[in-house]
Order: sequence, then C-alpha cells, then structure tokens
Amino acid sequence: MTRGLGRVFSGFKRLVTLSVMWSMKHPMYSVPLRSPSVRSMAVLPLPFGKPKDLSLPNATWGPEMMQLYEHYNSLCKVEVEAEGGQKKVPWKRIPGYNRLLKYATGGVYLSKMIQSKARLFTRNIREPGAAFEYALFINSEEEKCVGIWQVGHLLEGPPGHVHGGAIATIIDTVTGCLASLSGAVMTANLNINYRSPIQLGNTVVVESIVDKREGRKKFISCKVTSPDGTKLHTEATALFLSIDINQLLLGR
Ligand SMILES: CCCCCCCC(=O)SCCNC(=O)CCNC(=O)[C@H](O)C(C)(C)COP(=O)(O)OP(=O)(O)OC[C@H]1O[C@@H](n2cnc3c(N)ncnc32)[C@H](O)[C@@H]1OP(=O)(O)O
Repeated sequence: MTRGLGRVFSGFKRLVTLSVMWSMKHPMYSVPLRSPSVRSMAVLPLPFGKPKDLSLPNATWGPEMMQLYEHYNSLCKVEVEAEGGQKKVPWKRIPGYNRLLKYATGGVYLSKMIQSKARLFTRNIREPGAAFEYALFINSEEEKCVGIWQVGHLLEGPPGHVHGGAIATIIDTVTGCLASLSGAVMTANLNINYRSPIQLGNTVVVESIVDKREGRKKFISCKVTSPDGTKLHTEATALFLSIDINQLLLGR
C-alpha cells in the first residue's frame, strides 16, 4: 500500500512541486518557469486543497501586531503615480503558507511519505501564537520588505527572551523575501549583530532594503526594531545569490 502510494506520489512529485510554486505566486518563485513541460504542468489541478493563508490576523495577535498589520495593509491600497501617468500600488502583502513545496526531492534520509508532510520552517508549529506569527509586506518600487513578527513562547533562548537562531530565521525570511523578488535565490552569507534582546511575546518590525547588486549577487541590509522604531534589537547584512530553481529541486 505504502509502496503503491509512493509510486503515485513520485509520478505527481514534479508536477505538484512546480504547480504549487506557480499557484502560490510567492516572490521567491515569481519568475516564469520556461520549459514547455513545466508550463503545461502548471495548469493542471492540484491534488490537494487551496492552501490557507496564515499571514492574516488571528486571535493570538496582540494590539501592536494588529496596529502594524493595519498600517501596512492600508499601504497596500495606496496608489502612486508611475511612469506614463499610470497608477501603481507599490506595497503588497505576501500571503503566508505552511509550505511552498508539497513534494520536494528531499535528501537521502527523507522518505516520500515524510516529504509529503514538509512544512516551511517558520510554519512548523501548528498552535497559533506559539512560535512565529508574521506577515510580510513588499514594496517592489523601493525594493523594500517589511516583516511584522510576534514571537511566541516556544522560541525561548535566554530566559524569557527569543533565541538568536530564531532571530536569524526571521531576518533570513524577510531579507530572502526581498532578494527573491526577481527570482529564486539562496542565502550565501548572513551577518548578524544582536544589539538588545527581544522579549518573548513581543512584536518587532523587520525592515530590509537592497544595498547593492553585482551580477547574481544581491546585498541586503536589515534592522529589527520595536514597533515604534525606538529600540534597535538586531542589525544584519545578507548576501543572496540567484540560482536556477530547477537545479535546486532536482538536486543537481
Ligand atoms: C520567503 C522565504 C524566504 C526564505 C529564504 C530562506 C533562504 C535560505 O535560508 S537558503 C538556505 C541557506 N543557504 C544555503 O543552504 C546555501 C548553500 N550554499 C549554496 O548553495 C551555494 O554556495 C550558493 C548557491 C550560495 C553559491 O554557489 P554558486 O552558485 O556555485 O556560486 P559560486 O560560484 O560559489 O559563487 C558566486 C559568487 O558569489 C560569491 N560567494 C559565494 N558564496 C559566498 C559567501 N558565502 N560569501 C561571500 N561571497 C560568496 C563567490 O565568491 C563568487 O563571487 P565572484 O563571482 O565575485 O567570484
């Protein structure tokens, strides 16, 4: 039974992987996938339901998180003048899902059944409010990404405060989202200065901008502050390299 299902899954593996990336329109995979086979696969229906957007307010969001969400969400409705007298809405909220890939190729120790349960690291914990609650907003005109994050009790490092690795995850996600605006990337380098600890349960704002580009390289900087911007928690710089997503997925 398991073997039979495995065979069905492996047949669907590439199809679903690529369809999901396509259907979710995540900036990380926003470049059109060009091979004809990929294009035809993308229009086929998914064998599972529409993914739930988790970057929307839930009952665990505190007042600061809600205020920030409403602020950035309202920016997503503001039109600005673009070239040729056209109107544009530069801010967009990035929907947040449990996973980007249903069936990634996986490493040698990952069975096909387990692969099918793969989840985004930041969406690993199902309990709302327990870990990372977040929403990402991107401004493609200014090449800027802002993340609002409420950090739950399961992210404890030093007593009562957020683990440095969890902060690195937050920074990697926000800077990675910005870097992947024009195609798939991988983090090559992440350089973090922890300035002041973040209390568990607090909300922080993560702002990132593109500093420089050089060929495949994107240099991005990032700041993590309190919601009113008065307290600096963390500063970071990151280097992202654009990659061929097909090579990554096929493990070449
Ligand atoms: C919305 C959700 C977003 C989440 C984003 C999450 C992103 C991630 O976490 S990615 C996971 C963590 N990252 C990884 O696992 C990456 C592992 N590393 C790799 O795969 C590869 O080393 C990779 C892709 C970064 C670069 O490899 P490759 O494409 O072969 O590049 P390579 O030829 O070695 O180097 C290209 C250039 O970059 C430079 N470079 C590469 N790595 C680095 C580095 N770490 N520091 C500085 N420069 C570097 C090289 O010196 C070279 O420079 P130049 O062209 O001037 O000579």
